[in-house]
Amino acid sequence: MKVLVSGGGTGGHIYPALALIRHLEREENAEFLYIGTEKGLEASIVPKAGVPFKSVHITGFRRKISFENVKTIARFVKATRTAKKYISDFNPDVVIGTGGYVCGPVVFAAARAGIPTIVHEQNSVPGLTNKFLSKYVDKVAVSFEEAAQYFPKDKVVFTGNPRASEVAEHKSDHSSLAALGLSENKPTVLIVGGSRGAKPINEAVMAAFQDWKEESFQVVYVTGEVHYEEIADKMAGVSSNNIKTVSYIDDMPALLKEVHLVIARAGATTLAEITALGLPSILVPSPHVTNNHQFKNASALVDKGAAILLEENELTAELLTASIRSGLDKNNQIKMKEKAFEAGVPEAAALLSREMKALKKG
Ligand SMILES: CC(=O)N[C@H]1[C@@H](OP(=O)(O)OP(=O)(O)OC[C@H]2O[C@@H](n3ccc(=O)[nH]c3=O)[C@H](O)[C@@H]2O)O[C@H](CO)[C@@H](O)[C@@H]1O
Repeated sequence: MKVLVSGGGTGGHIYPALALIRHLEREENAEFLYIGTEKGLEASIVPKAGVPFKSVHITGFRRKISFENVKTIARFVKATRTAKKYISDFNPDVVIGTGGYVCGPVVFAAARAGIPTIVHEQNSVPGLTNKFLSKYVDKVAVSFEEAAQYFPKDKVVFTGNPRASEVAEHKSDHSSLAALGLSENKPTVLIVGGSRGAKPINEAVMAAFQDWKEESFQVVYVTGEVHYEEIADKMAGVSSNNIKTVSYIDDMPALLKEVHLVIARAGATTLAEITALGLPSILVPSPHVTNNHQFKNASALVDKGAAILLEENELTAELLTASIRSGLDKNNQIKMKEKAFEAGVPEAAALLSREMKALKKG
């Protein structure tokens, strides 16, 4: 089977695509082409993963009326033409878009060319691109039941997020904490602000970390690439052997198997990962995303008792430390683990691959 994949901008759209590719590779002799933009994270992550990569130039629409939108329309038309050429050269059996504006022209061009198409929506409230594409594609795969209402009824299928399968199936040698210079026996908290880092979470950690020296827990703190230098400067000279600060984690599935609590934004792919493993979490949704979708993603877990919600505007050092203690509390751990696990969809990759194969045959 020849599969063309498109999606990107941030990790939340890229890792599900790569997880699906790895799953399909194991199932059969498949061939892949990935189309992204030069500027998105996919331009470095995808080639590193050994997947053939091509790019188109496209930007996202602004919600407010602006001249930039006129330029975006022109870019869309040009990117559709470029995508059409890639599609006719590669001749895929099926095309999948995993979100982010890059998949707009790519999936649109494929649908117009009569190739079977599917989009994968990770969030509980869909983004603009997937909503637009849902008119043209054959199927829409959703990861939250709540997302189904926004798409044509006859096209929606529930699959979950394939990154959940990758994380659940990952064979860990339990060496991530040791490689970071941390103990393998202490309660461990991972703090991560999505694939690009989150300033408000970083600020709260900066205000709190000196108080953590006497705590029994240890922390893996991921700042995000763009914030790392500034934070490393601020932390320099403060000795603490129970916090390890890094800019990015390349092998997140391996690390997740060794932590006990995750403090994170409520990006949908992060949530798919932590629920696949039944990991307790404290979620700080970003209020700066389309339709407040991270709050709705988080609520789906918080309402089930699988996670604790911390709103960005109430985030202080004291509350962060208190939430960590509460998240690591034995009884809370047992309850949250069970509920998180119930919300997970570790079979997602197989469900999505089945939909794609059915499209190919149809
Ligand atoms: C600001 C914004 O628009 N964020 C969106 C973006 O978030 P973002 O890209 O941050 O997405 P997620 O939190 O869903 O996923 C992050 C992914 O990056 C990986 N990772 C992260 C940090 C790291 O050091 N190493 C690493 O590998 C995680 O394991 C995960 O696979 O896409 C998500 C999925 O559509 C949306 O829900 C988010 O709202």
